[in-house]
Amino acid sequence: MEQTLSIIKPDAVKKGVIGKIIDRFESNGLRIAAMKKVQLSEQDAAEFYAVHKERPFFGELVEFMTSGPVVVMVLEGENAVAKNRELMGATNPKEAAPGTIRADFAESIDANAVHGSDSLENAKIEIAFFFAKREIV
Ligand SMILES: Nc1ncnc2c1ncn2[C@@H]1O[C@H](COP(=O)(O)OP(=O)(O)OP(=O)(O)O)[C@@H](O)[C@H]1O
Repeated sequence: MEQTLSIIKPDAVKKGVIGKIIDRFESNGLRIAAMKKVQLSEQDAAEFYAVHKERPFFGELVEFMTSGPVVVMVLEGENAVAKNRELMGATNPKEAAPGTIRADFAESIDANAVHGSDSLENAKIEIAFFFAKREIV
């Protein structure tokens, strides 16, 4: 079964909507195969988002992702990568379709509530970044 990585970002954790976001996944056929709450260091965030190193918002992104704890999960289900992206909605919450996680819980393009792997290949890399094999059950 396909797996993808999801992160509930610091803005959503601070708002107290962890449970509401997890409910979207579980109600839509995505099972939680692994989960933990972590405080990312600057080094963690920079390494995780290394693909965005040259983007103008990289510094802000690292600062934001380390501004408080995050909840990291492995979601499993049919077409999990695409399904999760669909449930999340567009990167900019103002452009996110009604009923998506970002439309309902995100404030802005930087504080946008959730991250989801954008391809199966990246999902594998991102899952291995956070979880040991024995933690995924
Ligand atoms: N213009 C911007 N200003 C500030 N932050 C941005 C901007 N564009 C993107 N970001 C941040 O960088 C993250 C990664 O950007 P990307 O374009 O890969 O979006 P995404 O794939 O929808 O998001 P994610 O990788 O978090 O799932 C976004 O989720 C957002 O938090």
